[in-house]
Amino acid sequence: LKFSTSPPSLKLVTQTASGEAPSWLTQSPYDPAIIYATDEVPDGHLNSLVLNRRSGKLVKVDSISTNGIHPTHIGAVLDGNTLGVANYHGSSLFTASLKPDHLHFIPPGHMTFYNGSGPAPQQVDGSHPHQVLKNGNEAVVMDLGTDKIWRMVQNRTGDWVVRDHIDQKPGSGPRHGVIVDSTLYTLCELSNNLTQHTFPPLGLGKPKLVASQSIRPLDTTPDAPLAAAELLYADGPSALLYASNRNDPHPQGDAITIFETRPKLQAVKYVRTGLNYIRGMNFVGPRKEYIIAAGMNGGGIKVFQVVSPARGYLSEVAHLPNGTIAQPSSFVWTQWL
Ligand SMILES: O=C1O[C@H](COP(=O)(O)O)[C@@H](O)[C@H](O)[C@H]1O
Repeated sequence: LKFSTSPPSLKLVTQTASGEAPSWLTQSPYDPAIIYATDEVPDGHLNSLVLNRRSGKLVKVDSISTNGIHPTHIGAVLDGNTLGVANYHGSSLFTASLKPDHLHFIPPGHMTFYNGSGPAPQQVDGSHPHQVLKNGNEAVVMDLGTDKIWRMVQNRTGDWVVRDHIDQKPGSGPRHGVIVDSTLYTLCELSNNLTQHTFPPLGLGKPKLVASQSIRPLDTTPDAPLAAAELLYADGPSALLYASNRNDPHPQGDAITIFETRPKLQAVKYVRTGLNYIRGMNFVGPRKEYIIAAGMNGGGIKVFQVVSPARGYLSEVAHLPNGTIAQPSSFVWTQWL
């Protein structure tokens, strides 16, 4: 897609095949034109692609099995040239290092398996890692199935081992998080809560729960089966968190709940998007001036400009109609030359 700012517009440029059912995209920290994609299917794979900035064409380069079922997320860990993949139905973390070109995987990679389960129907069959975050040399894994956040380090033989963990409320389903200095914010899919923990370096004390807030819009029917999805953080004079939701029966579609983080975590706005079943949501622009989000089940793809609280925090500026792209599920942005 090409997003232009003046006047704001969103256009389909080209489509490229990337394995099967690609559901999460991550950019190389070395080169934003290098993109990694999961195949969220029973025979999970991790793919690398490279963007030609002049033509806008994407070319698939390499692929490696994640040895797991339905990989949902990729996080660049360690020096950024190792990728951690959450095998949601494989109860495992898969890690693979890349060759110096950041495009070719070094097979076969490493596996770590998690035990346990949770009380919710989606959790009783076991661990469901959903996201892998980098925290220095540590990999932080959100496990929606066991209600745990695993803190992992690599040992001398290259295997990833659990050093510590955080317990979330049983049945809450921690899904995605962001780490800001020594604070961890976690979005729990099943309870629709956003939690805040202190997050000291490993070995320097246990994380402590500071706050837990619902992201559920006040005008959503109380029994609606909402499922929290994505969490974004933008620093600035008022540091904000954007938490997206899915399955909202409200006539104006799913909402993005906006939180101020200072002086304390507090929901300040529910922005109705007109999108149905938001999974993918990300910042656009070098200073996070825009947010792109899509409804997998309707509403198309929209770009919202970040505006002042007085103007409602987010203002829709561009729209790609529903059906232009089938089931849009993840976004990354890079500058067009
Ligand atoms: O079956 C399920 O899978 C998803 C993972 O789906 P995704 O949209 O995040 O790719 C999970 O989050 C959901 O709770 C579960 O029922």
